[in-house]
Amino acid sequence: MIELDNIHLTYPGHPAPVHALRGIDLRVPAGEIFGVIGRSGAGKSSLIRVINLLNRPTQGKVRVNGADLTALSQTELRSARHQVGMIFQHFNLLSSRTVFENVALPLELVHERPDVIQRRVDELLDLVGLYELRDRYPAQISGGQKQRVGIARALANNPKVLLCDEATSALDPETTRSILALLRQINRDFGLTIVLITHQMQVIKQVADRVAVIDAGAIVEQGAVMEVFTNPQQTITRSLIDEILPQELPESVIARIRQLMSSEPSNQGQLLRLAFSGEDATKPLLSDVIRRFGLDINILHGQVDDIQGQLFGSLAVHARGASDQLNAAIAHLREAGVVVHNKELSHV
Ligand SMILES: Nc1ncnc2c1ncn2[C@@H]1O[C@H](COP(=O)(O)OP(=O)(O)OP(=O)(O)O)[C@@H](O)[C@H]1O
Repeated sequence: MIELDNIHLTYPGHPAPVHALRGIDLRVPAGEIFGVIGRSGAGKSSLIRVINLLNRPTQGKVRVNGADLTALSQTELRSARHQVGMIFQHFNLLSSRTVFENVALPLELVHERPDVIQRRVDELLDLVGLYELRDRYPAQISGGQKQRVGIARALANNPKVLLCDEATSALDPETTRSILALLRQINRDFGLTIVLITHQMQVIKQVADRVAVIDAGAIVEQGAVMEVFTNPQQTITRSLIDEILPQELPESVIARIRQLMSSEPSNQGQLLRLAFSGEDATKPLLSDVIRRFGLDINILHGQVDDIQGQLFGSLAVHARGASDQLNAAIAHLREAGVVVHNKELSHV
């Protein structure tokens, strides 16, 4: 559905040009919710605006639904853009127009008949739960309601793709949840492909099917959300996940490990960090390895969370036993789909 090939984007700037995107390759299949996450200045906004050519890349190709947008004339591009709706962090509503008139605007711009506009806007306002507020002005509604107007307006021309530029960053957590639930509903009901950019892992965790991590203008890691959460490869990804699911051991646990080391220096064993997902999170894997491999396992720290209805858990355990048995247990856990990172206790 969306294909970006070797996208580079350079802004003219003083004293030097800014190379904001550096060779981005992305594939977003139809019907997917694809999240791009990164820190401030990483290039997220630059990237999302390339997808509808609000930013024209300095180099590279942008294909949406098979059409190479970079090769279209201005008129062709205007019509291709109807397939791509967009919502914004600060909603971008016209303050002098009512809720109804804001949603009607894209239909007026393509000269739809007034009766068609009336019907379509009523339908959209119903979809986003704002029918009752159709005569209010933006100043008379809440942030979450404004974003609902933004969503209705973005859907007016029946796009195939919806781009969300930090769409929930100005909203509180509760309102964020309800907007993300609405996006998920639209994605399911209409098969709409959604690309969203965010700096919050919470948003990715709640709604995205797949995620790409952008850092200094390049995609450094991507994959299914559960896969990236259970086995992040890059430091930046770990630190972003850490904000909602701490990956670092708390100080109290490290103190406990030091205490174990000083009390039993001869049999230190290993510190195992285990990440489970889906069904694995509920299987009695630990009691199984204790039995099979005769290990002594002491749980130091753990947490279980939910990623879009799938369980996700992480555990830090202190494992002691014969070293061949310990290695066999680690291999067994890995075979069962658990991501295992192990360290000698003395190296913690
Ligand atoms: N119009 C512009 N002219 C010059 N430089 C720009 C322009 N827009 C963005 N940049 C620079 O490009 C880089 C990427 O910016 P971009 O806004 O895409 O990042 P971002 O990840 O969306 O950041 P944020 O989360 O803070 O909005 C930054 O170094 C930024 O300063």
